[in-house]
Amino acid sequence: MKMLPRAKANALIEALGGRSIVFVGLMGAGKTVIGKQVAAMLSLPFVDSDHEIEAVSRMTIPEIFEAYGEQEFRALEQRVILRVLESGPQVLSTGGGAFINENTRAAIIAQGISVWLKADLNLLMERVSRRQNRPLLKVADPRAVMADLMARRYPVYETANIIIHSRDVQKDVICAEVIEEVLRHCLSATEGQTV
Ligand SMILES: Nc1ncnc2c1ncn2[C@@H]1O[C@H](COP(=O)(O)OP(=O)(O)O)[C@@H](O)[C@H]1O
Ligand SMILES: O=C(O)C1=C[C@@H](OP(=O)(O)O)[C@@H](O)[C@H](O)C1
Ligand SMILES: [Mg+2]
Repeated sequence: MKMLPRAKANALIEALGGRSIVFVGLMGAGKTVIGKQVAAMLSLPFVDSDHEIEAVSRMTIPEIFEAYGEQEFRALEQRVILRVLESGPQVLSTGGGAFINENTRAAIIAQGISVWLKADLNLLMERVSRRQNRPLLKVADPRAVMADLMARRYPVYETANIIIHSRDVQKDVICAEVIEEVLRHCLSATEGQTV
């Protein structure tokens, strides 16, 4: 992991105020691994909403889908994310459907800087094929499901504050781009404000 100069990390944390850096995007885009590394580079706390949901429910994500269904999962996800967002600054990686839920999205917009990790279909499919922990893809044709989710979710992900092209390069490269863009966004967002 490439270290970030302390002064730069501090400048970004100050510019965040109490807000969180929130990763959104489809399954396999890299939200969990990139979020974790960005948090480490900034010495900020890291929360992954799926991990948090698993901890509070003492069940895995597939078990929750199996036992209660997607709707209940979304309600739980919303509760967890709203609570987590109260304690920024931090890095929060969400599950792919979180930003699609209107209430969850409103909270992210109000209390976070949203970063869409955008990747192409081939890369997403290659990455999700490594683990069998995504219930929405436990179907005969997961590629078709992913393509359908792309069509339906992209118009929503597009409303994120920042878009980063997640591609087949080292994580360090993606993390450095995220940090640059978040800093740029925060500084430009404060420009023109009356003090
Ligand atoms: N830039 C990258 N280079 C190499 N592997 C990556 C990169 N980004 C993500 N991955 C891998 O892709 C898989 C999915 O990443 P993950 O963070 O779980 O995605 P998400 O949380 O968006 O579903 C993991 O195996 C992860 O290690
Ligand atoms: O896209 C989705 O609806 C989901 C994405 C998953 O998280 P990742 O995006 O981290 O894989 C997880 O929250 C759940 O399986 C549902
Ligand atoms: Mg994840």
